[in-house]
Amino acid sequence: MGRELLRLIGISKAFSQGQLTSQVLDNLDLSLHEGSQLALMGASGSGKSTLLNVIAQFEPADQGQILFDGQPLANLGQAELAQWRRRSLGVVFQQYNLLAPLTARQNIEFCLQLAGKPWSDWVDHCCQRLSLEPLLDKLPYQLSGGQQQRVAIARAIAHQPPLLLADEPTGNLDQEASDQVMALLVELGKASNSAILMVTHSRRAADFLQQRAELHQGQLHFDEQSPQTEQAPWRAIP
Ligand SMILES: Nc1ncnc2c1ncn2[C@@H]1O[C@H](COP(=O)(O)OP(=O)(O)OP(=O)(O)O)[C@@H](O)[C@H]1O
Repeated sequence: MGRELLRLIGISKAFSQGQLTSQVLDNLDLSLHEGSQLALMGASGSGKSTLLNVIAQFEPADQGQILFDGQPLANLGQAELAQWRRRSLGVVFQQYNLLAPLTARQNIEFCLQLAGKPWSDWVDHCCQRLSLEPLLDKLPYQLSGGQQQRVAIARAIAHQPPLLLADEPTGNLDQEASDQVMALLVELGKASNSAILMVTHSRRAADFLQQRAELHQGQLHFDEQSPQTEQAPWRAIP
């Protein structure tokens, strides 16, 4: 096992609306090592996106500590936090969040530049595996939802981030495209030793990854039956 990359200790997060308070994350612990892969499942509204937002520091936790590479993220100032996100994180948002005035290629290039990385053979490989080559010079509004989703995935993994946070990255894709995306994420893990934390409602997509956990009542429940990478269906894909 590689070194521990991400550690969450006692993370809690509640949202209040009027008199009602909903405890979405409740004293939650999590440890992710380099190269590890976790599919995060759970009912709609159980807090999966909130957990990704808290890890990426887009939302503050009410309580608890997050360590990245052993360092508390709470110690970072705004500029250091932005630098950490650019270099160490890849994020696939549920709503894609492509930059509207930029073509697909420019969206990918922009993230690469922020991370201080050049366009590489790996990026070409991602574009090929995601069937993006004919789409690279199109603007987001010229792309279908599934095509935008594939650009967003390429953008998130182009710089081979140590940690990928992906919120339903196959939610808008048919089964064949979804399998291709999952195979590519597994490849990312192997090529870059990236850790992957992926929210999904698809058991088929989850089965590509090493481990599954369900978020329920603010806590993670690990599935002991999680498949091992060696048995994952991506191996059957040519
Ligand atoms: N900014 C916010 N303000 C108030 N409530 C919020 C906020 N963000 C999330 N919530 C609430 O927190 C709960 C968890 O939301 P979250 O989006 O994390 O769930 P989820 O598991 O990702 O759901 P889904 O599978 O439907 O995407 C929901 O009840 C939601 O209404």
